[in-house]
Amino acid sequence: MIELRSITHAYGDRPVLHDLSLQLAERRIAILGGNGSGKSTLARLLNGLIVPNAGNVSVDGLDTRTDGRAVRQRVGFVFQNPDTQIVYPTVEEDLAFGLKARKLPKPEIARRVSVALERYGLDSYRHQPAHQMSGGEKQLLAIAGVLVLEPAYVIFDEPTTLLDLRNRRKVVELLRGLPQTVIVVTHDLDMVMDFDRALVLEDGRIVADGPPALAVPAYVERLG
Ligand SMILES: Nc1ncnc2c1ncn2[C@@H]1O[C@H](COP(=O)(O)OP(=O)(O)OP(=O)(O)O)[C@@H](O)[C@H]1O
Repeated sequence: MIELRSITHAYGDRPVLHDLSLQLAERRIAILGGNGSGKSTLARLLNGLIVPNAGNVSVDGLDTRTDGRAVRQRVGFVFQNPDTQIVYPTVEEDLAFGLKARKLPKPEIARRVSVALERYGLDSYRHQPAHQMSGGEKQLLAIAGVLVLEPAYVIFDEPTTLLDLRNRRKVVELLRGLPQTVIVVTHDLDMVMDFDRALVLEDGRIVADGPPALAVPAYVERLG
């Protein structure tokens, strides 16, 4: 479980999150809210990319402030822009990169890369330079690059924003099939209607929290 205790966060003198306390245990959780409401900041706190000014975030009892490395191994993070995430020239090398960094045995790396290439429909791109892929293909590669590390939790920051309808559907189905706890920051309300829980942020405060059937209409109403 991911737990936030009395989190407050500011960038310089601009407060962004105000005294948030949450327990995140459901399998699929959406984080909704208007632009600038603090969604990405909240998401980044969950795997220790950002450490809060005050309060604590823990993942299965590991504190992001003191056990950042162990937390990041447990919590994968998929950035909105796949170019932030893709590091290696070819698709195959990119998928192997994180596994090599974890010093997994070579046969295990080869096995996981092959499974990922097939599972995420990237097999025909295996030897292709990643920078030549389309935005949607890169997004799938970036997602695959995180999932190949088999994190227990996966955070997605606006995973469908850059995608056309077909790739959006692919990502939606991929998310649906993941066994992990998945936390998704998004403006794509349709995608989250079958999630277990939706949190709505407004000016750094939670203003709705519950099943999407209740939280999403509350959000739409507040947006006016
Ligand atoms: N690194 C930073 N330095 C200074 N201010 C920042 C930084 N990151 C975010 N902010 C500010 O904090 C506020 C919340 O930003 P955040 O990215 O968390 O919002 P968001 O809800 O994800 O927005 P969006 O839907 O537009 O992506 C915004 O006013 C933003 O300008």
